[in-house]
Amino acid sequence: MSDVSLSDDEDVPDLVDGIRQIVSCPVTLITGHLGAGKTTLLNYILTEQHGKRIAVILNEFGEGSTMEKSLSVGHNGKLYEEWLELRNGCLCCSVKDNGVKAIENLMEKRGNFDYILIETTGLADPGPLISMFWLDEELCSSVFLDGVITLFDAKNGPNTLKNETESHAGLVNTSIRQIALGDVILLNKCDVVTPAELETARAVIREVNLSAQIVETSYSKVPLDSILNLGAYARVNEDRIRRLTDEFTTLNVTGPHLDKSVGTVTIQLGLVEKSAVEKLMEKILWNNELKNSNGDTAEVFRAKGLLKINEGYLMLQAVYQTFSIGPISPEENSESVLVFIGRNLEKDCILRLLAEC
Ligand SMILES: Nc1nc2c(ncn2[C@@H]2O[C@H](COP(=O)(O)OP(=O)(O)OP(=O)(O)O)[C@@H](O)[C@H]2O)c(=O)[nH]1
Repeated sequence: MSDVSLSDDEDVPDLVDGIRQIVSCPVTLITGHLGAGKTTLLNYILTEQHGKRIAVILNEFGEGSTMEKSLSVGHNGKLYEEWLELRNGCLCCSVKDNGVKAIENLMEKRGNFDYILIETTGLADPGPLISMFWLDEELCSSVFLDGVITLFDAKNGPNTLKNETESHAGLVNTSIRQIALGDVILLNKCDVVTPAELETARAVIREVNLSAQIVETSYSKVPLDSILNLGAYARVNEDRIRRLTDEFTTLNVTGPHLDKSVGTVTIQLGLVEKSAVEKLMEKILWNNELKNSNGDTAEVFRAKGLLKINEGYLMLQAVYQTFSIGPISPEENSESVLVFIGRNLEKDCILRLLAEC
């Protein structure tokens, strides 16, 4: 079931000459394992962003009716109800276009939102929802994916991950995917951990994802500008590019190695050819041609990169099987950087495959 709450109930706030003006609205996905603090974060954002129009969608698994009833929190003590029309069960199981369309319909009816926050269940892989909201800019949708925030409980997270890893031997568990796909990871419940526990939790995250920003929080209290308006999937984002090129300094992290097969590989290159990187991504994402030195097939959950080409710069973004390479114009004179997060990844094997392309 997908619940939608609206944080405000103004009537037709954006009618101009009787025509609803739809402005593209950022979608933030909030994910993380059970009990990590996702709902606490939602409530915190609603309180802090008093006066903004925020749609909150709780994406829970469930047998589908054709129309999903919504209800719940709102703020200022008011309760708002809305309907999100989906053709089947829950948002992440809808066909891509239906899920986005349902939200666009809601905006047509209720006006624009400042933010749309989607909380996934602790048991969900956020991948399908990312694919749903990461749309071609050319489609001119009224929503766009702004970023993925992953909550991780500093106290219980490492054990949750360990138990999941042991009980899903051979499979990459959901908690690891949630960490891998996070643009910002809130290391939450810092109020109840020792410095050693905090260090362990940090290392567990870094084992999987070297590229996300980690913010330590208690009761999910975080400066909102570090989680909203991230532009993590935007083509032009100087801050992201700078962070990508800074990532080399954080390499060689050692930690408890819960799942040795999952990790981040960062590659720095000089000039590259767009067609070669395109071919590389097709071989990796679509044809399963990337293997590690044992011959095991690699799986990329997330990739990003800055590509220096003769004519300027391009940005690479990928989530599971979808990737895009589009032009950008960084201020600085950077080299090419590629970051891959996934399973069975080895730098030399990626470089060899790239050379073939
Ligand atoms: N001590 C402490 N407790 C916290 C913190 N953040 C959240 N909690 C508590 O942890 C419990 C779970 O928090 P929720 O926000 O419901 O977690 P969730 O991720 O939404 O949980 P699920 O919906 O079950 O996946 C609640 O009792 C919160 O009050 C924190 O930073 N410190």
